[in-house]
Amino acid sequence: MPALRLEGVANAILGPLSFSVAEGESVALLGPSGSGKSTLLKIIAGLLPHQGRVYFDERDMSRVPAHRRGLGYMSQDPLLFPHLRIDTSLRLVLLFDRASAGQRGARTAETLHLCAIDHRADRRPATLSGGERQRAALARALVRRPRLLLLDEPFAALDPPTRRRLWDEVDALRRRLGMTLVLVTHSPEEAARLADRTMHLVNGHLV
Ligand SMILES: Nc1ncnc2c1ncn2[C@@H]1O[C@H](COP(=O)(O)OP(=O)(O)OP(=O)(O)O)[C@@H](O)[C@H]1O
Repeated sequence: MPALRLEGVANAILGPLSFSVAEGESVALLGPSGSGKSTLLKIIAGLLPHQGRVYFDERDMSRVPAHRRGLGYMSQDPLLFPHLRIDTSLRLVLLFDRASAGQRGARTAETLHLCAIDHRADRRPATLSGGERQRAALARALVRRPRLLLLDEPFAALDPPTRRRLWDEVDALRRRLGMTLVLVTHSPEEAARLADRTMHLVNGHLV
């Protein structure tokens, strides 16, 4: 049973697209700027209206709102709650998942450490650098240990050593937890490092 399946998904920019991603598989989405990669990720996340169907584990999610899809999503502009500390943002995700206070604290600390942003836990997003904000947003996408993880150019603002270290961390975590990953990237090296398979989007169509 595929972890993710799209059937005739289309909007003004995309498709119709039909494809499956197996449980635990990692897929990189490549393609020129403006080809619809971010749009496709937003549709899977439940953030854009569309035609066709999106299934998680063969369950039709098309009418399920984003916050009830249980996935991890990091957008291209790493949006974080502007008025909240970074650690509070992560705890809030776990509160939606009804985790206990103890679990919320422990999981938040562990994930901030994993993404090398624990030293900024008490900051608000506006006071972080672009790369720090990206690591904080990645931590927020990972904190619930989602079965399906959607990442939109998650490492673009990082220096090469940090990027390579985070590739290793994310890849290890994904394999350990059996997460399914859809990753948008412009880097063939990143795709080769993190993905089992690549898909190319051109003008809203898979080629
Ligand atoms: N809110 C919007 N309203 C109108 N058009 C939009 C909107 N968002 C995106 N588009 C258009 O949809 C197309 C696909 O955009 P999308 O962001 O999905 O591309 P992308 O492949 O992720 O590009 P990049 O690699 O530059 O991030 C573009 O032509 C863009 O201008």
